This record gives sequence, C-alpha cells and structure tokens, in this order.
Amino acid sequence: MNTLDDIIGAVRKDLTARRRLIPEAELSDQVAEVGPGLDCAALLSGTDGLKVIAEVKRSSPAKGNLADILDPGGLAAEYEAGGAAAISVLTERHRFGGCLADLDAVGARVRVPLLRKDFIVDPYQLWESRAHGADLVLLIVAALEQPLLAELLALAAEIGLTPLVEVHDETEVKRALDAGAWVIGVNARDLRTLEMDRGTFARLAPEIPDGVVRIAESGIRGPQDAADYAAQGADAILVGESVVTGGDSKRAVAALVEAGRQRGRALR
Ligand SMILES: O=C(O)c1ccccc1NCC(=O)[C@H](O)[C@H](O)COP(=O)(O)O
Repeated sequence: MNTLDDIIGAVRKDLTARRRLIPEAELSDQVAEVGPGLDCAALLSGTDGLKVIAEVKRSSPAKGNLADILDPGGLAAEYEAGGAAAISVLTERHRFGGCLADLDAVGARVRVPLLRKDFIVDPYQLWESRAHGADLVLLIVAALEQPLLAELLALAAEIGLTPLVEVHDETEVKRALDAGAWVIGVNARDLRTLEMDRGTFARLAPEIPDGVVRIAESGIRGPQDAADYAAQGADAILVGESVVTGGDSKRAVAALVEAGRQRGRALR
C-alpha cells in the first residue's frame, strides 16, 4: 500500500468514531452559528507580493518527528507576527501528530485565515472544519474520484470554506479546473512515493489560468526557494518543516516574506 492510501485508511477509521460522537446535523447547526469563513482567494493573491502560509507540523511520514509543538497557538502567533498571510494546521493524528484541538487553539490566537490540512474524503469533515474555525480546507485530487471532488468543492463553497485543491501533475490540474477550483496548490512532494520534485510548480503553473490563485507547496528550504517560486508566478507558498525546525519561527517566516517581496519588486 502507498503512503497516501495508508493515511486515508486510518483517517476513515477515525472519522467513523467521530461521527458516532457528534452527528453531522449537530455540526451543521454549529456552522450556522459561526457563519462563513474569510474570503481567502483575495487574501492569498500575490499581486502585492508572495504570501506565506506557515504550517503547524509536528511530524510527517517523510521525516518522522520534526518538532515538539506544545503550544500550537503560540507558534501560530509567532508566524503571524513574522508576516504569515495564513496558518496551516495539520489535524491528522497518526502520521502528523495533529488534532482538531490544534485548530481551535490556533484560531484563538490569530486573525489571519486558517487552513485545515487533513485528508478530506467525506462531507462530514467539511462541516467539522468550519465548526472548528477553518477558513480553508485542503482537497487532494489524488485522493478523490472526480464526482466526490466536485461535490466537496461545491459544499465547501456553500458553507463558507475556501477549498485549496492540491495537484501533482497535468491531469490533476485539469481535474481541479473541471471541478471549479479557484485556488490550486501544486505539491512538490509525491504523496504516494514521498519523492520531492521542486520543478513541479514551474512545469504546472502555465496550465493554471490567470485569476486562479497558485500556491507552491512543500520542500521550501528558505528565502532562495521563496524567491524562485515568486519568480515562477506563485501567489503564495505553503511551508512546514523549515519554519518548525529552524529555531526562530517568526524570523524564518519574515525572511520568506521579505524574499518574496524583493523578487516581486524586481519583476515589476
Ligand atoms: O509531509 C509529508 O511527509 C507528507 C507525506 C504524505 C502526505 C502529506 C505530507 N505532508 C503534507 C504537506 O502537504 C506538507 O506538510 C506541506 O506542504 C508542507 O511541506 P514541508 O514544507 O515540506 O514540510
């Protein structure tokens, strides 16, 4: 079994347990109370400089344990102070060490949009995401058949979530656009083999029409990578490992923001 299938198998089991505890109808009542999330496409557009989405990431299948994050809200506040335009929170527990309580903790400390980064395969998870304060959700094309992708995208929009639709190749870009995506993330990491190819964004970006927000995800080591992605037309970058392992997370985020800004200026 490849890594993605393995993760999704565990996610489905957890989901069955959570659904028994909190029925979907209860979550939809909560969503009606909290209302829609922030309109994230405009906030992540790179017209005024590359945006940085900084991730709360404890561990990963590719690298194992990365950081003992005891205070996810405090870490997110550092990211925001460093200029992050959004915070990504990994809520999957078996391979990433996250949970929905992390999303609550982060939401209590920052004003920028929150991305729930998980393996979403069921409408239940969308209700749950919004009920826990997410503004964005990740939809991974490789994990979803086309009708389900379109259904999840439409439901997300209906309940005030911005779907970040993740792709790895040309076929998946087409599937994302056919489903109606307006924010697309190009992941340099192949989720089945965990191999990293930093050339993926440059190859796929021309396939993504103007007006669709383009996000480069994974493997961003520091300012030079941020500047390169800005030069290749990324609106935003999504960064985990290098901002949790560097020691000073606020400074690490600020350096990425500054590199993206300078590169953007040079291109104008
Ligand atoms: O990070 C992994 O090893 C991983 C493996 C399988 C599926 C997803 C995985 N990561 C989720 C992400 O997309 C990243 O956390 C995110 O893009 C940040 O990546 P990085 O900056 O390389 O930590």
